[in-house]
Amino acid sequence: MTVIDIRGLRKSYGGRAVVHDVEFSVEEGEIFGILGPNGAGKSTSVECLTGLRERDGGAVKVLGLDPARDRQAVRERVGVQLQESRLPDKITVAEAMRLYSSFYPNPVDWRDLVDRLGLGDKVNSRFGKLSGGQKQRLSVALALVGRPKVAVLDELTTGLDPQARRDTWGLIESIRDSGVTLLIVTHFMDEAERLCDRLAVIDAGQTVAIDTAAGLVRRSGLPHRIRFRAVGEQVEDLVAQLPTVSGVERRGEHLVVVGGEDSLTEIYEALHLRGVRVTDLRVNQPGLDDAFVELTGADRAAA
Ligand SMILES: Nc1ncnc2c1ncn2[C@@H]1O[C@H](COP(=O)(O)OP(=O)(O)OP(=O)(O)O)[C@@H](O)[C@H]1O
Repeated sequence: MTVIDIRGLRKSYGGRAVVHDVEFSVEEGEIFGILGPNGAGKSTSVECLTGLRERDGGAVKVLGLDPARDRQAVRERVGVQLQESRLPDKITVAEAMRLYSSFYPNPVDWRDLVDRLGLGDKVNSRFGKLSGGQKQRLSVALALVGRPKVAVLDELTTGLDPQARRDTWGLIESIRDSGVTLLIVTHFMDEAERLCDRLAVIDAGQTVAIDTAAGLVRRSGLPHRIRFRAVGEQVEDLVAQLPTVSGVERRGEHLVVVGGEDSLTEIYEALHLRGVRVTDLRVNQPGLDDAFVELTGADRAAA
């Protein structure tokens, strides 16, 4: 079942179009990621789909509802953790949880939730005294207290230390396992790769690609570099003739090959058939960060 469906989303601020063709759809039970450079329009898109901002155009459906028309119903069903927490410093964890619980018709037991999020011993602490990681976890708790079917988490792990980030990833997976569909905005490629079933890449106000992390890397068409030692006659020519190999260079006893994702298998099989041993093998394959730069032209913009 499709729980979020966005087509041709448009939004301008003061006559400047910052979102002009965002589209993606999210299926029930997915962890769906949104990637994009700063200012690409990710938060604006997310705010339009949660009913926090009014769109100028396009079609948006969340759980079959239109957030512009059915604002209250969307708010009751969609948990939102926004980039910056807007809680006053003096409010305690318990007070914040009680306040947010009162916004929803059927909230979960907030004490259980706070325990699950590792904040059980912080219920009487003031927001201003919590660490960055604790504030993040509280904002996730606030997004989940209304028993949402969909949770939207914007830059969930920004500012967290590596261990806290990993703990948060585990938490997100357990939230998904409890039946919540998750939409995550992130700048972290490792987070996107590890957590997200699929990703939309948004650049300059439009969706430029939707795929799995591996699919985005594949479609970027970036070369794989394979370096190895292979001693034997005509090894170089043999490797150069393989279908997916686009370049071969000899460096002493080593060959450096540029090719596609199947080149390694082709090289290995071809040389093995001729009894040539491949040793000292190193493979440098493109990652999601390379694909991201290629898809968004972030390298061209910086040049
Ligand atoms: N309320 C606003 N009024 C005017 N311009 C805005 C407003 N909110 C955002 N913008 C502008 O719209 C553009 C898109 O902003 P948005 O926050 O949606 O991008 P983003 O992809 O989430 O960026 P980041 O990764 O930096 O959070 C930016 O140029 C931003 O300056």
